[in-house]
Amino acid sequence: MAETAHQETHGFQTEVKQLLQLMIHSLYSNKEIFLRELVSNAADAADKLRFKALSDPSLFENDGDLAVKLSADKDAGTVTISDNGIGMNRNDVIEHLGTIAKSGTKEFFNHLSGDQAKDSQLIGQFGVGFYSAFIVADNVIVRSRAAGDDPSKGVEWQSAGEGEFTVKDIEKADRGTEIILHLREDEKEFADEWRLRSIITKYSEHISIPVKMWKDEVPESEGEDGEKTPAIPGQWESVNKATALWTRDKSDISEDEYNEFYKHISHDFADPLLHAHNKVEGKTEYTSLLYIPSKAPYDLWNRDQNHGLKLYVQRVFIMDDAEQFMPIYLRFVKGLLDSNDLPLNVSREILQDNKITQAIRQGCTKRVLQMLERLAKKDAEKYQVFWSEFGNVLKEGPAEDFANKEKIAGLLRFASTENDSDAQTVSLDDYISRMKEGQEKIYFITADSYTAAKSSPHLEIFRKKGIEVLLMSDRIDEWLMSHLSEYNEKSFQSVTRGALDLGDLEDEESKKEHEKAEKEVEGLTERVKAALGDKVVDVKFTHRLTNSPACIVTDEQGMTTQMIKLMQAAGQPVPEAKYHFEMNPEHQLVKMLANIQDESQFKQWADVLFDQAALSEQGSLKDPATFVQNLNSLLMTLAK
Ligand SMILES: Nc1ncnc2c1ncn2[C@@H]1O[C@H](COP(=O)(O)OP(=O)(O)OP(=O)(O)O)[C@@H](O)[C@H]1O
Repeated sequence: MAETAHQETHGFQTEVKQLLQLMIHSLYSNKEIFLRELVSNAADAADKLRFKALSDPSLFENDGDLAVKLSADKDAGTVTISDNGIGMNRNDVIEHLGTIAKSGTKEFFNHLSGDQAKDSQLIGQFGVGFYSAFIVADNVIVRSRAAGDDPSKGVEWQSAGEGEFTVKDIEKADRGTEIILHLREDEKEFADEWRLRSIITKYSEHISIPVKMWKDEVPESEGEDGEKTPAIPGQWESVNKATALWTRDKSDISEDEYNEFYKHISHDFADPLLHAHNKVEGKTEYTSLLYIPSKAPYDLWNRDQNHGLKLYVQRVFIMDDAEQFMPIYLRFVKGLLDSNDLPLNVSREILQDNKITQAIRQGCTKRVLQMLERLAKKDAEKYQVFWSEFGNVLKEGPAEDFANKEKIAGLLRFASTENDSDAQTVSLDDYISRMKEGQEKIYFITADSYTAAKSSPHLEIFRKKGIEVLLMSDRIDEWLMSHLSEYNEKSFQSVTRGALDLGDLEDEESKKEHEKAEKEVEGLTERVKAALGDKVVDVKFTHRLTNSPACIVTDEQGMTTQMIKLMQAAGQPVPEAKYHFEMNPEHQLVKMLANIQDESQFKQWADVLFDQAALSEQGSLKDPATFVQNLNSLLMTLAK
């Protein structure tokens, strides 16, 4: 019999099994989302059919009225969702409903903590899609037939969600997919028409095809005056407006609708942080609806992850993840684009180097930066939420997007010596507004950690003079600062690099004091240079220190210590760093050093001071044993 032909049992991919387990246990407070996910898939299937039918209209099989139908059978305890979209053949079903196609799935599961509350948050960002059916059902049957296939090529997929599924060939007259959920004993409430209607209204308002529910016949009735109202036959009735949300007027769209639409396209469970909906007219005409999520996805760090906008051309869905419309540093932006100018048969290759693409990309990039600028001005607290989730990605911007460098720089936030906290809250505008009279540069330091940055000896003179320094300790910061040379006509200056030139901030009186201190230990720099030999490029006095005896500084043109460390960690060849050794002539240890006559002891002291300075700059030493030996030997001499 054709009905049962070719039945096979397959195992779920390991990750699907994990997902099912986790989902059933962690989404109990959010069960109704299964409807959103299944209706969302049905709407996508309609979009895909429309797109394919552009080149082959026969796929409509004389039925171009695309819709989703929803029904329930209380007695049987079932809910059925059916669509007349693109449908699936046997191979599609095995491939799509037994595996998870997302990249990074394995890593995602490795990251789960086992703490259900936390994991359910994560799963929200991951998206559960079709598998959410098992939140409420203990038996799911999918009957599908691909558009354009013969009715005998139908397929039935069935699973109890416990590790395996079966597929068999069936006869299916109508194109599309029908999903029958056999509800779990304690989830039978969903088989109630009214319950379903109230949920589906919430989840389908933004869906661009009709979502229909069956309305029973209204029998003929007779008014008091004996006038008869004819019976209204039972019919499928649409529960949503079924117009593409982005084509509607902004003022007609509620916040809830925008949020639901976001969940539909992003598969995120949480509301977005903000959105911007714009119709652009003029040379290039398009509508964009852009969202910034409230949480970073689990794979944000992967620069190759799928990202980009959903692309529509004249309201026809063309493709997901059209990455050409968003720069990589804005890969967290979700949304869609509906162009009037691109051809319907546009492909990724055509998009690649296309003038219209470039114009839209520029427009969308500007829009996102503007959205963030406004948020930062209007709601600093909410902006901080954005910054802590996506700030490090935005920091890739200045290197990638030269034209918008200044705008992006204005959106950056840093920790600073102004606050006693590692929170990145200080903008460059804040910094500039606090600059001292005569201060020309924006000073910053990069280090391994906030604590290392904060306690660096290089900051001593800045603290003394009350000059603010930005404290940077994210891995990306070094990269960022190598692409950012100025902001608002003020240049950036690393406090660990090159000669310290405080310009007009240096006053006459302290200059005189410095000269006096240097005179007292005259000749010391030459002696130390002779003792340290090749270890240093040169030795000089500095007044950037107050509490420390000495520090090491890289060349103005050379790499910073932090950059050298990053390159070494990445396994890249790095030329040996050459340091300038700078001593504080006002420090007791330096004064003492100048008085040591014994040359071998002098060398030991010089080595210890140099190694100490290298230690606080680099966090480790090439030859720690010699340092410890030298130090102990000096301590013993002092103890005698
Ligand atoms: N109603 C449907 N009609 C046709 N194909 C479907 C239908 N539902 C699911 N599919 C197919 O199954 C695949 C897997 O669906 P699922 O909802 O699990 O993931 P997804 O939609 O690809 O991902 P996500 O839900 O995270 O976007 C879909 O990509 C689609 O190819």
